[in-house]
Amino acid sequence: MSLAPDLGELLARARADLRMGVPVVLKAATGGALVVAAETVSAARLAVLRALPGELDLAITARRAETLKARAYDGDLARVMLPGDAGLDWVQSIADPADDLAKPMKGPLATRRGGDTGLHRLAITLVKSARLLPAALILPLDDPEGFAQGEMLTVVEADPAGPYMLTLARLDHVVSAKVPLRASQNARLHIFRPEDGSDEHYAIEIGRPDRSKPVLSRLHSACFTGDLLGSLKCDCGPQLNAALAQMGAEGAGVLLYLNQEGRGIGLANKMRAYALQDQGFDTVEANHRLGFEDDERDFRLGAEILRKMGFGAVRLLTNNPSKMAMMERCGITVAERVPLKVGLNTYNERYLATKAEKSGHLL
Ligand SMILES: Nc1nc2c(ncn2[C@@H]2O[C@H](COP(=O)(O)OP(=O)(O)OP(=O)(O)O)[C@@H](O)[C@H]2O)c(=O)[nH]1
Ligand SMILES: [Zn+2]
Repeated sequence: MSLAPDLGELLARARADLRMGVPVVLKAATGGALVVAAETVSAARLAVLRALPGELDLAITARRAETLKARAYDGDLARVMLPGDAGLDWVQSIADPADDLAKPMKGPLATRRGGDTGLHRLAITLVKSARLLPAALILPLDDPEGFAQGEMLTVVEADPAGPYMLTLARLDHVVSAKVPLRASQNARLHIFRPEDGSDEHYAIEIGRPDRSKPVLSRLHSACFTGDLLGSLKCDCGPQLNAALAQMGAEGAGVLLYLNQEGRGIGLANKMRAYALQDQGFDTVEANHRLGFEDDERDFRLGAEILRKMGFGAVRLLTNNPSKMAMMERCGITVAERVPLKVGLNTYNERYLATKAEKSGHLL
């Protein structure tokens, strides 16, 4: 046993580096690549990258490429070649759709075809998991380890990192304690901590639900604006309160509060999506223009927490049929769907209609 960080710990380090604008090194079977997030790279570091030998590309998702009218030859991603005079403004304008409408002429963008794209795909997965815009500058390296050592950069082994990032990290139950709530004085808050250094998730247990029967349950995704600020743009706050109230009234239930803000894209990106909605795009279009899928949440998390708490079956408070399907796929029986229709107002009418039309939510 050594004291050195393992793969999961190195990936957590890499996420922290990328959030600060520090490059990380991906090491492949032969060669490797230098990666830095388009959102956080500084002008000074970009200038250093540009001076290094090799072809510097900006990897973006096919979703973002579609908006930019750039050819995506690599399926789910595109490798945009940097024009000779491209500076930080150019990089940011490709990554960030904020000014797409104000300055529509970015192209024509030349994209690369052929060759291996495994490291580009991993780079996008990494910046997404760091809750940054899904765009990364990437430069091939012949001697990744030597380069990383010289610059004191984090090195991640690419081959095992891909599959590792697809598996759900182990969750540890850290602690629980009583927290009397307005909805029920008999409530207990549990804290779950993923082993991979990502965000903690919470479970609020109301009463002492019978583990042998389907439990009244809600998988609530964090919404800072709706849950805490009382934003009228969504229905999250009223849904949270109504779910707890129903569990209080029945005397038993479990509400999972999953830190998957903005359907998994993070609060900063959700605010970018809101800014695009102010320009007239709907909630799904806004996610796509940013380069994300409609829903980037990992529902295996919720299933795993329920299992850890001893629950195998739920009466699920939701209007989202794909949430039920996901639970079933993850081995949790959904004995019943309990509708949760609260909080409709003039500001969220269109949002809820879009979710019904495009994401299959039940009205
Ligand atoms: N990306 C993005 N996320 C949003 C937006 N509005 C709300 N959210 C997030 O969406 C999540 C809630 O998901 P919803 O789609 O409202 O509901 P659901 O969880 O799929 O389904 P229900 O169980 O019926 O509530 C929270 O994480 C919110 O932060 C938006 O316009 N864009
Ligand atoms: Zn919300």
